[in-house]
Amino acid sequence: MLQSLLLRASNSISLPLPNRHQLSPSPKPLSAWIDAAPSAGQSPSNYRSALPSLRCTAAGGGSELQPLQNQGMAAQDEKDPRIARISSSIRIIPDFPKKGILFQDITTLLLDTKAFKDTIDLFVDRYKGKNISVVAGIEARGFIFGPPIALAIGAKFVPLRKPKKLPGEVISEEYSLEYGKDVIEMHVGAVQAGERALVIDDLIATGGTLCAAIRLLERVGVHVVECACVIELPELKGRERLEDKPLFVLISG
Ligand SMILES: O=P(O)(O)OC[C@H]1O[C@H](OP(=O)(O)OP(=O)(O)O)[C@H](O)[C@@H]1O
Ligand SMILES: Nc1ncnc2[nH]cnc12
Repeated sequence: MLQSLLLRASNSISLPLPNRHQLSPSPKPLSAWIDAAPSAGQSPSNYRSALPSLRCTAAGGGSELQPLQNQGMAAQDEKDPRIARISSSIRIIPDFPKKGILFQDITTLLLDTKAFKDTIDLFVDRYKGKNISVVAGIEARGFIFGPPIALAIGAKFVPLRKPKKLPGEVISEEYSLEYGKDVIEMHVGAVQAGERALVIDDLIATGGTLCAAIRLLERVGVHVVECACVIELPELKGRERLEDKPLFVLISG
């Protein structure tokens, strides 16, 4: 089993490292990015290991969704082989966008059609039939996972964007990074008071981005049922910053 998982990881498609000069620098402070050393069992080809730290979790005092152990769905089992495949399809790029950072690159997950579909299916299994009318995706990588989930559960997709990207009237929410601030925006009229929303992003680190998204939606009377991410970096304690707002992640560590 160990061998087959490692084999799968090391056989994953290996792309050339991106040219960082083609990418705009992130406003995020260095400390907001994980810079932990690769874990034991880390794939030699820079992919996440399928073995350590696999968790499929939802936590938060206010969760109205069923606890995972009572859902009776294999998809929510931490031994679900889909989770291992998703984990091992995520590439880790050291020193991107800055030295010392281990960048969790979900673009390689998107190249693995099974891993990508399994990722969407796991979220859809959790949220279908939960009377969610809004999937709010956070720029940029929440725009990848949010729309297929929204279509599958019969919800609308609402983009939460970086400043000055949305053409219509917007409401904005500022949030603090360790050294500085950032803003996300939403179109006025995209959601109505009383709607039930899921907030989706690829990753939670410090939790500042998700907190701002929650505030933005709650300011206009939307009930945020849960936040969902593919990856959680627990060292950065973003889950604590969400306080009792439920957070569901496929991979933690
Ligand atoms: O939990 P936090 O500390 O707030 O960090 C998480 C956010 O950081 C990344 O986005 P980034 O800000 O790099 O923007 P991008 O997706 O547009 O590159 C990630 O996709 C999350 O949105
Ligand atoms: N280590 C990391 N990899 C990818 N996106 C991130 N956003 C914050 N930290 C990140």
